Amino acid sequence: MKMRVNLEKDSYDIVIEKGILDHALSSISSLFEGERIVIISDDNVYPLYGEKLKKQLSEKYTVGEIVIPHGEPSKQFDHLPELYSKLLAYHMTRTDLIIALGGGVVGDLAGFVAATFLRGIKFIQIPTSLLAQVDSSVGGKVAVDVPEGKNLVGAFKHPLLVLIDPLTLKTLDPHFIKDGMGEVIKYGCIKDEAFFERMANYENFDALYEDIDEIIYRCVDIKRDVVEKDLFDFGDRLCLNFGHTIGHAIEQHYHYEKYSHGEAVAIGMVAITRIAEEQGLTKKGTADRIVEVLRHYDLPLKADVNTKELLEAISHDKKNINKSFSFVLLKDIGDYFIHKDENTFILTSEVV
Ligand SMILES: NC(=O)c1ccc[n+]([C@@H]2O[C@H](COP(=O)([O-])OP(=O)(O)OC[C@H]3O[C@@H](n4cnc5c(N)ncnc54)[C@H](O)[C@@H]3O)[C@@H](O)[C@H]2O)c1
Ligand SMILES: O=C(O)C(=O)C[C@@H](O)[C@H](O)[C@H](O)COP(=O)(O)O
Ligand SMILES: [Zn+2]
Repeated sequence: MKMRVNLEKDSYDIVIEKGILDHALSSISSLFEGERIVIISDDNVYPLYGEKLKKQLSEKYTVGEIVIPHGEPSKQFDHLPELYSKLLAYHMTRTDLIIALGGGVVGDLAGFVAATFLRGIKFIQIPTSLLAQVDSSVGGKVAVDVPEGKNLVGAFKHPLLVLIDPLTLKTLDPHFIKDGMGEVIKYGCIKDEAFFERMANYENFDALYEDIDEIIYRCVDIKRDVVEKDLFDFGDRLCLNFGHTIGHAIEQHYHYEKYSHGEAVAIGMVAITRIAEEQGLTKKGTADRIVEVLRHYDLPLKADVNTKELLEAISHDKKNINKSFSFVLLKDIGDYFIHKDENTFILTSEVV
């Protein structure tokens, strides 16, 4: 399956195909005529897929690698100088290419490096986690974390190409399959009720995996459509942040140790929908419907923290502009709207 993201001079293809990683060279060489490639990956993914990829690409290019420790702490701003130094040690120039091979952490970090190194060099995404395949590899948001919060320093940097090989999900820890389902369910919540309902009906991962190409395609197609209309995130794109206002704050509150991103988003979607329901902004019963689907994937539904404790982190949310906080709420499943709130009035002292 193939889809084009139409962004004028920044347009690119997304290819979803089991086994595509084994023919990455032909896809990449048709787009990239430079000399050097550096693969940025993590210490879980590189041993599984990196060497094979490097061998293929070495037929045509000079290839190096930078392998970072896995996990969110590697996305800290502080780690950037080391990455730039390594690229300089490889003598990377402005016509060379970075490939992000890994989950969303690798994609966001490598993308930010590609956006800033030498004022920007070419970049390809090869996402290997479910979350990265359905969400983070598409749309061009790249970022790093700072002590005040998640993704607070970033850029829009579009890849030349996104190569999605669902076969890589076979080695992904089941925890991260469930985690990725947090974002998959988000797409249903904001844009597609039938898709949302379908997600509640898979018996196990094998059944889900049977349909995985189609599930990835549907998520990415929703994201493509939204991003094409509102690339810079001031309008329709905000919907992709459903569950993230509270989700990001929870991740940070627990120092990125207790909840992974999809889990925190799951908690955030339930919390904000319960609050909105109590205030008559969302159709009654919506939060329970979300809970039912999330429970199906053993995703957490609550964190033992009060919304007031999250306010500092929430105050840095990028959706807040012109003295107004913005929350993505649902009228109903599949139907979102943006609620502007000057005083975070919506955040009663509810336990999230
Ligand atoms: N840019 C965006 O639009 C966007 C969207 C959603 C999430 N994100 C970001 O993505 C990050 C989360 O991404 P993630 O959930 O992929 O986390 P991650 O990158 O930490 O990957 C999860 C774990 O799975 C391992 N892994 C990845 N692929 C594997 C494979 N095929 N086999 C074995 N192990 C594998 C990784 O090493 C890691 O331990 C967060 O930082 C989040 O903010 C960004
Ligand atoms: O692409 C988007 O837009 C999203 O909001 C997708 C989110 O799933 C993702 O977690 C994103 O990184 C959050 O963006 P941020 O602007 O809140 O940092
Ligand atoms: Zn997200």
